[in-house]
Amino acid sequence: MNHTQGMLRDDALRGKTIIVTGGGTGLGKSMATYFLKLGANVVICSRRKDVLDEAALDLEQTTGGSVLAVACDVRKPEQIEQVIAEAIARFGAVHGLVNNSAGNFISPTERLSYKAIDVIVDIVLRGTYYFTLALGKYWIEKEIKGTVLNISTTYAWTGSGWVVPSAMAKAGVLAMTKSLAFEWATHGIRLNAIAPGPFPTKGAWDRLFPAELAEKFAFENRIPLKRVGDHQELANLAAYLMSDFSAYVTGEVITLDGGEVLAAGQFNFLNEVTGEQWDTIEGQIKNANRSSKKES
Ligand SMILES: CCCCCCC/C=C/C(=O)SCCNC(=O)CCNC(=O)[C@H](O)C(C)(C)COP(=O)(O)OP(=O)(O)OC[C@H]1O[C@@H](n2cnc3c(N)ncnc32)[C@H](O)[C@@H]1OP(=O)(O)O
Ligand SMILES: NC(=O)C1=CN([C@@H]2O[C@H](COP(=O)(O)OP(=O)(O)OC[C@H]3O[C@@H](n4cnc5c(N)ncnc54)[C@H](OP(=O)(O)O)[C@@H]3O)[C@@H](O)[C@H]2O)C=CC1
Repeated sequence: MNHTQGMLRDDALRGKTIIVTGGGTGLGKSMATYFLKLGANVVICSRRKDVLDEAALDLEQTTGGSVLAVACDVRKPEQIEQVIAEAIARFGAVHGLVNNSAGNFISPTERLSYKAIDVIVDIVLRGTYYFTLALGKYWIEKEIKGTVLNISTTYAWTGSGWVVPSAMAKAGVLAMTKSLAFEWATHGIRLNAIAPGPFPTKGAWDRLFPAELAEKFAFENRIPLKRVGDHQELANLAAYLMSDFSAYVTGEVITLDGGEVLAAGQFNFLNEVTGEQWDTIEGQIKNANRSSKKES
């Protein structure tokens, strides 16, 4: 057994229909793959229908599951309602939503136009609350105990320069996750979030980690566990949170980042100290202890 293997038992998601926004690429496609392997019906949606159709074919061929691909810009409520209507028409009901669609790019904030900020915030925050609201209304009316999983980031709470629109939007998504988890618990609706560290995808790497930077900053040096994430690791956690095995978990944000977010620890610079230096330091501290005992 290792971290690149599926974790849940066969059929863990059988009978569920799950919508994955941005499910035609990157992490969305990896989550969709594992949900299908576990027996779920999956609906993938995003703006580019050609990308979705190709992904749907590939997903069905590799998993044998049922996939519906619907073009949808998550900034448009009427398109979201169309996805939900088509999903219900095809599979009878919808039980889960993964808000995974995002837009992002690195830039000094003072270089951004108003539109550049709007485009990121609208995809990430507006898209997430539009989709969640549309499904929440349907679930409450039909008395379905639906589950929402939001894909966030660790800088939603640490903050981060050079991705300010994304940080603002992802922070709003976390506030919604916790707030609605309480409010809709009465309907049996659960909301959780995952904050991933670096998981290589073309979408993220092209816009956040272009070649110029990749040569200078290796993740292996920054991440305590010395590697990037494997997509199956994220899919495992996502499948658990979408399954009934996590029925008592709501309003939670789970970090999956090899310890990257812990880098702010005040004494973490001691990582550089060698064993020999520790011998000297230990001696110095013990001397200081002895001196203070004599003085007292
Ligand atoms: C590598 C480590 C990972 C660590 C964790 C990171 C956590 C988060 C990760 C992610 O979110 S990864 C997801 C990445 N995937 C995507 O972004 C996919 C979808 N994105 C897109 O389709 C596009 O990037 C976009 C967001 C829609 C922007 O594309 P485009 O420029 O074509 O859109 P427009 O609507 O035409 O323009 C909007 C506006 O933005 C300005 N702009 C675009 N790029 C830049 C830039 N690099 N610097 C400054 N401004 C930029 C563009 O000029 C437009 O503004 P105006 O000029 O019209 O005012
Ligand atoms: N990869 C990483 O290291 C990390 C990723 N994340 C998060 O993981 C998620 C997936 O990212 P990743 O797989 O890396 O990147 P991708 O670029 O592969 O995924 C983004 C998806 O969002 C879709 N999308 C963008 N705009 C819209 C829109 N207006 N309406 C509907 N769909 C849209 C894109 O499809 P289309 O262009 O067809 O619309 C694409 O499928 C994101 O939420 C991201 O913030 C968080 C931390 C780290």
